[in-house]
Amino acid sequence: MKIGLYFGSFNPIHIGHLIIASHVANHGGVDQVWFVVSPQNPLKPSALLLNEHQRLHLVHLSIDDDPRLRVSDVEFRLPRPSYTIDTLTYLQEKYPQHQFSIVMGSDSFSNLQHWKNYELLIKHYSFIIYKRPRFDVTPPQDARVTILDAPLLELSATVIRDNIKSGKSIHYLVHDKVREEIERNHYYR
Ligand SMILES: Nc1ncnc2c1ncn2[C@@H]1O[C@H](COP(=O)(O)OP(=O)(O)OP(=O)(O)O)[C@@H](O)[C@H]1O
Ligand SMILES: O=C(O)c1ccc[n+]([C@@H]2O[C@H](COP(=O)([O-])O)[C@@H](O)[C@H]2O)c1
Repeated sequence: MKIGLYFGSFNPIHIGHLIIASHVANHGGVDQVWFVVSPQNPLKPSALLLNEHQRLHLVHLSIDDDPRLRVSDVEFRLPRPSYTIDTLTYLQEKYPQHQFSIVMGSDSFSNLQHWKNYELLIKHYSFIIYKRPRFDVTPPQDARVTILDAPLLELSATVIRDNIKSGKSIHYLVHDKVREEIERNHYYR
């Protein structure tokens, strides 16, 4: 199968993430999109992170039983912080029958030179890039890149966390089941 891997902290997962995953599953030439929950992004502070098992559960709640979408906890068992090249090497060994592509926004792609072994990532894997405002995609010559015009939503997990902290609603910004779970457990207060 062709799998698009969508890496992130998902702290928490919001509808911006879900719109992208659904669009990639529909138009990105893959059979499935897997959300890969990173316990610790190498380029982000860990202080505000909800426990990774709780973040994973929120992703499960979001994707319901959509057969196009899956969630992976593979990085929970790998060294931290989570370097994407290491995760991909592991996944390719574990699932030799699958072909993996990396799903990312043009903002992240334009920052790729700061990632571990980024030349290897470009050499060995294809990319599905969705355009984000202010970031043009100019892939290196040897890169295998599909560029998508996905519907865009100016939303981030930071906005969700800030809303919760200041007592504002997160209705419509996350899946209802995610909102209920966050409220029941008093996450991000
Ligand atoms: N609204 C959005 N539309 C499209 N892509 C998004 C959106 N929000 C986040 N992404 C992308 O999804 C991936 C995973 O997101 P991540 O878990 O870092 O969430 P985030 O909303 O950017 O979080 P935070 O606000 O905590 O930094 C990243 O590549 C990020 O750029
Ligand atoms: O491998 C790296 O060097 C690397 C550097 C930055 C980010 N990543 C991964 O990219 C994913 C999304 O990161 P971000 O910063 O776009 O939210 C997250 O899962 C990180 O672990 C990976």
